[in-house]
Amino acid sequence: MAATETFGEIIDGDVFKYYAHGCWNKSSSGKSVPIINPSTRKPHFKVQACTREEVDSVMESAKTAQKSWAKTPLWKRAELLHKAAAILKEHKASIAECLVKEIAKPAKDAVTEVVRSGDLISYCAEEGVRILGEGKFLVSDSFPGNDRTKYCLSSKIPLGVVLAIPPFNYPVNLAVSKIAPALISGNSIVLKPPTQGAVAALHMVHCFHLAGFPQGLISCVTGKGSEIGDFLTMHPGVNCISFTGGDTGIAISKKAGMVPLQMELGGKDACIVLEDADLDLAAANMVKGAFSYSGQRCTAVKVVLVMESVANTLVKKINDKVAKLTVGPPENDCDVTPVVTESSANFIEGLVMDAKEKGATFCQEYRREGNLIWPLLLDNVRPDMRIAWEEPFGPVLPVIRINSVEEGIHHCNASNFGLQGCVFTKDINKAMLISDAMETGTVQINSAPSRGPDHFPFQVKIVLHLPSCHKICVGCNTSCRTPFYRKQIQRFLPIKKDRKNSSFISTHHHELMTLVYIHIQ
Ligand SMILES: NC(=O)C1=CN([C@@H]2O[C@H](COP(=O)(O)OP(=O)(O)OC[C@H]3O[C@@H](n4cnc5c(N)ncnc54)[C@H](OP(=O)(O)O)[C@@H]3O)[C@@H](O)[C@H]2O)C=CC1
Ligand SMILES: O=C(O)[C@H](O)COP(=O)(O)O
Repeated sequence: MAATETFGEIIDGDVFKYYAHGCWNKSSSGKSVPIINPSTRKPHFKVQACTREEVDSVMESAKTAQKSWAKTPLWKRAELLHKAAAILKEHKASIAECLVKEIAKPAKDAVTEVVRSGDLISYCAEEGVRILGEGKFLVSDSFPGNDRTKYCLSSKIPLGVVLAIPPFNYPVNLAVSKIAPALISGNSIVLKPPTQGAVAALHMVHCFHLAGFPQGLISCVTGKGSEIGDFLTMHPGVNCISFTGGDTGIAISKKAGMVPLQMELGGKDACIVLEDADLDLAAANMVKGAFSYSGQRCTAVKVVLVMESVANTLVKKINDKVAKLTVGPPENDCDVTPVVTESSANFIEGLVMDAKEKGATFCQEYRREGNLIWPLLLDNVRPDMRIAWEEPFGPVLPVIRINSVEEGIHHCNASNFGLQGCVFTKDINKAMLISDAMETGTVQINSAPSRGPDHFPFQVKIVLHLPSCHKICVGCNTSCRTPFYRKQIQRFLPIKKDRKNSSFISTHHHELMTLVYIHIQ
């Protein structure tokens, strides 16, 4: 059991409690939800199955607590966040242990997730005091037909109760990336953690509890998304939903009603490799990008589009590196570990078998034991194969051979998941033109897709990787392509293509605070 002395109060017998009204509680349902260890496929932890009445009560507390929190001085809010960050980092080992057991995250990566989360909390606190400390002053005569007869003062105000729903693959980091910006800007938080990853999230919430946040401001309700999810997302007490995950996000957007939505959904991150690319660099990035955490990252490389003339060489280089990957339990810090659930492994297998039937070239023999799938490179993948379009969220990398750059761009843009993409070439002019043509939230030049560092905007950017390892981030999400505007449009117009450019629905985490303005005249 992961509960050390510090975390003793968060567990009752063998069931972890849920967090509400500033303390740890048992659900009146008397029911629990098992969390299956992906490696052993046996129940490892249990969490409370919260009831609707408990959700109602949490929403009520969150509403009350938010009112006074919004009046708490910014510097005090920041101080508490810094404290929570320090406590979280102090307990990185216990929390990482949960991640290893619940989601089979390799041990080192699990520690990194916690540390990175602590840093992100502190960063949000620091940024928050600056961004929220500023307002705007407008005069009326800058608009045609007006004299200087009106003044407008605007500042940012909180939304109210933010419902945060992160996915299993970063249950701590993608929770704090919602919690910290929401709290610094004066909102309260109701967290519904993913079932796989819930115990790590509860430990993280305890760090906020220990930091001394006011009662009711932060709550964490547990239970299966399929059971309490709709009740939460359609709850009238919710003023904003910040969601990261898969298709569930689309369903939520149709049900949620008139609340701002912050959606980070799937990705079929395409990697275009040109003839002049540094193929060693490309291969190294493909392997890291596609197989780290067994491909269970929204930013994992999910399809390689390589020019035919260099395809054989690139495939060989990738294969040589795949052969060196370690496969096994997360405790041993293996590169490839069991995928999160049996159904996930079955889904991945379905994609692999479809590719086999349709004639893809298997560079390795397909091998699976339980939830553990060995890394697999599929060459000569064609557009009629499911793997060309669907997101395996597993250690399988399809390679499509292309005869022109346009063909690669066309495939990338025809995808429903335009989260990130990358291009490998030594020609910076071509790189910029291709980046511009790729309809993805982010394009990395000469590097695999990735989210971090966590203060970079997560969309509408080009990240240029210089040979000296410097990174340059070009662009930011203040343009009219930002989800802030798109989201407004999506709230009132029919969505034409549900999943097209799903990343554009996503937003830079810190923008949560800029959604509402008040105008005093
Ligand atoms: N764009 C981005 O930034 C990222 C996107 N992702 C995407 O997430 C997916 C993998 O994550 P995964 O956790 O499997 O995604 P899911 O969409 O299955 O689940 C995400 C969260 O939604 C909850 N949930 C399930 N049903 C409902 C419901 N009806 N109402 C409300 N919440 C519900 C889940 O809870 P429970 O676990 O209890 O079912 C979980 O907390 C991939 O598609 C990946 O690309 C992942 C990371 C980042
Ligand atoms: O959840 C994900 O998959 C992430 O947002 C990707 O983050 P990473 O690129 O840092 O792994």
